[in-house]
Amino acid sequence: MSTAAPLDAADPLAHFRERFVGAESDLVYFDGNSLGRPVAATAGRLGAFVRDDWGGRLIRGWDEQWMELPTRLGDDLGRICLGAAPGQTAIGDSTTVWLYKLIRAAVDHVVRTDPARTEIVIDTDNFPTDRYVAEGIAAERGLTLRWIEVETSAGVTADQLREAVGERTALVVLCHVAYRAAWLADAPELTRIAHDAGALVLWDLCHSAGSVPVALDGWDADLAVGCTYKYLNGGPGSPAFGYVNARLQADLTQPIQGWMGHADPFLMGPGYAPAKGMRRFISGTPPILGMVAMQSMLELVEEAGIEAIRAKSVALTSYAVELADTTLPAVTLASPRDPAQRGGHVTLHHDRMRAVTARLWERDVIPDYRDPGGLRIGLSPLSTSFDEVERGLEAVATALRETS
Ligand SMILES: Cc1ncc(COP(=O)(O)O)c(C=O)c1O
Ligand SMILES: Nc1ccccc1C(=O)C[C@H](N)C(=O)O
Repeated sequence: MSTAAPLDAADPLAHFRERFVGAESDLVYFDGNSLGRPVAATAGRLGAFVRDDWGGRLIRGWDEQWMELPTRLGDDLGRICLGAAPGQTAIGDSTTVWLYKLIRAAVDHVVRTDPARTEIVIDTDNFPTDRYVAEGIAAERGLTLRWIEVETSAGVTADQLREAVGERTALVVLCHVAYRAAWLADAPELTRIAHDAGALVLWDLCHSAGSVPVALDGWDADLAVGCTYKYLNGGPGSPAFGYVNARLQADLTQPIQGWMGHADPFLMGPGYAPAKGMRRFISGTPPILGMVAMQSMLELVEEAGIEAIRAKSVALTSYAVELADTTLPAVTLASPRDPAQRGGHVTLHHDRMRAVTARLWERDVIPDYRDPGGLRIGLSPLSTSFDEVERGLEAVATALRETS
């Protein structure tokens, strides 16, 4: 007998599912944490953009609305998902490029004021691009990386961070939700520890934006980055966001000083002078077309409310854990059991999960696989039903049996 049906019947957000493309099919989608489904309204919105905004307004569109879109949409994202007051968030570039710009800006500023601060603290299980960018900047600026060793099923604890930071720390780079295990960091506490040591902190919010409530201003975070193609459903390669706390903006010099971050881009003058506020962190022409789809999702997130989305996310991941416990005895949970310490996905470990994932994809059950042995079940709260979780985990049990 289905245990999902009563959960779907009682779910106050269940009706949002029909507002996504493909939700009516039998496909089980467990990868909204890599690429969210399109919102149904997006097709019409893209068509209208091509016809009316781009096709109708042509170059006038820049003056009329596109120049301001990166910061206007950034403010919307800040209000709806990030706990960020206006003027601190902008959209554009990729997460990787934002990481480069903000890490460089931060370490250059700290080293200018205190040359003894020559270390960037980062954990071994941080997302590859974060580690690679930090490594490159350390080489470029003659800095050292101080690594916090983290198990692939865990995240950075307060004690570990306390031990790693000190008088030499310039910047701490952390993920709010770990991409492998979904470990949810205690962001206010870790931010406080970094600040007590005199360091700045940058939060990567890729796996939390749109799924787990974030309070950047409340945490007193310094910097943050994140992508919009996961829980913000902006589409493949949609532009990322960057956040710089207002108290720091005037002190930071970003390394890719292009004309769109200039105080007066159309002056086209001989030298660079940064714009005031968040605008100075923009480099080149903003990817306007790439910002269309995420607007549909931001409207849904605002309508549902991020706290209600988190409540459903906790219910979905708890249900997946319960089903794994009862129906998959050979599998171990690689994510925290306590939902308060878990983000929006669940990772199940078994040595055969790579083969299991390949078999599931052939059957229209789409999780993803992350080494070592992790089947990642991403549960995008507004587009995933409990029934989908139940059918998906039944398919995992079958695939595990078949691959034995
Ligand atoms: C935590 C984290 N940081 C960064 C990225 C990727 O950055 P980019 O969008 O630049 O590929 C991802 C996912 O792709 C991620 O999960
Ligand atoms: N951007 C992508 C492009 C292709 C395939 C996956 C991704 C992901 O986003 C992976 C994700 N960041 C992860 O946590 O593994």
